[in-house]
Amino acid sequence: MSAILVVNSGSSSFKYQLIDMDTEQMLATGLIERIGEESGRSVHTIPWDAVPSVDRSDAPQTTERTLPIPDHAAGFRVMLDAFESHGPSLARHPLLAVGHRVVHGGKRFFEATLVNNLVKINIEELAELAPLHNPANLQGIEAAQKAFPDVPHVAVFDTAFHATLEPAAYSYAIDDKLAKKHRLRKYGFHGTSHKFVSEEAAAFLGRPLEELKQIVLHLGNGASASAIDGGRSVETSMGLTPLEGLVMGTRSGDIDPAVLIHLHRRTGMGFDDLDVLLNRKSGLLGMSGAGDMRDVLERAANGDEKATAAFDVYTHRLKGYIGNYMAQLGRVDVISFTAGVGENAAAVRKAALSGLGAFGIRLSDERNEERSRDARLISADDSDVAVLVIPTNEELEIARQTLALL
Ligand SMILES: Nc1ncnc2c1ncn2[C@@H]1O[C@H](COP(=O)(O)OP(=O)(O)O)[C@@H](O)[C@H]1O
Ligand SMILES: CC(=O)OP(=O)(O)O
Ligand SMILES: [Mg+2]
Repeated sequence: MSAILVVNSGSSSFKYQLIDMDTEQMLATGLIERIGEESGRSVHTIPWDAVPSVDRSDAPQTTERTLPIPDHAAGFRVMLDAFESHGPSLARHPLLAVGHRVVHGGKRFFEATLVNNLVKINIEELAELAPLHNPANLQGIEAAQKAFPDVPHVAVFDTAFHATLEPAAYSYAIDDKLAKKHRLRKYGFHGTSHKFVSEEAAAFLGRPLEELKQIVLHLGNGASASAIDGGRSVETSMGLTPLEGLVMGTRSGDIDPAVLIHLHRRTGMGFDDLDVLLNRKSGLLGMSGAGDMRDVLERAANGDEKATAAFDVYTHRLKGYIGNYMAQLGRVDVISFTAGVGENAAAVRKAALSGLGAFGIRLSDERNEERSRDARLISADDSDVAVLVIPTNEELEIARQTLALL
């Protein structure tokens, strides 16, 4: 058997999956979080269907540990310990490669790339444009290279899928020379997810990808929308950095840039303060005090007005992007919701699509409220547009692209 380990590093956490590439069966998945805090946490899960039935009685499905995890290298050791103590044994599943999610590939990387020193320098340079993400991605790569020095490491970029945007979609209406000199343009992110989900949606509908006009709404901690025509990304809501577009957990999304100038002049806030304000203290968190959509929904249900306002801004913005992308595509066949909020928050889906009957979009309340981990249709039978919930699997897509490169 030949397995690929996929690593998705965040600023204070990382997620991993071990995937058997003969069957695409996930053999283990885990999360190492609160890296650098007083106490960190690790969760290691082996799905039942990956355990031979004779071993099931003594194979604990999920194991959790609480311990200080000072940095990503320490986190890596915690992951290796989990494989050693709870399986599956990495000796029995020798690694073909390690696939890494890297958020910003700039204009250098439009496809999966074998990691070498030059690639690492480029990823580091691009950290300027993705300060929450690229440094963590690089730490993950270095820790993994130390642990697995003899296997190839492959970087799969969030920006790659959006390389098909036309100039009219990716250009900012600013001084052309400045834009060229500083490579200022829309790059777009979550591409691995937008690609995976759009392909799953076509498969779910049993229709060729080439003939579908799709809108994909990736609503996680970071959130982005994309318009996909025949499998090619033609518009997306994130920009030069993962700050533009939709309202997110802690990021503002779209805002009049003059707000920054005004705040600077009025309060003396500097650029670092403004960066922190927009990337870490805005969005749902800034508006309501809670950055997690579950908390926002709970507070709103208990009559908290700020939480209700945050929910309204979030879903109003989302609806605006849906309308925008319907116009850009000229028609839409399928709208897919994905990631933590998109897959789980029925209230968000309902609010974002409310009142769109005249455009052929009709949700079935009953289907929308159903709880399931599977891909499913949530539009009504008389809806012209198919509305789907499609669980994303960035790790599997990264593993596929890693394998394809080898
Ligand atoms: N049952 C749920 N209802 C509403 N929101 C949820 C639910 N489960 C998870 N979420 C939201 O999903 C978001 C995280 O999504 P996820 O895709 O895991 O993010 P990321 O991969 O960017 O860390 C959080 O804001 C969380 O509140
Ligand atoms: C690009 C981005 O915003 O990623 P995430 O949603 O993982 O923060
Ligand atoms: Mg995510």
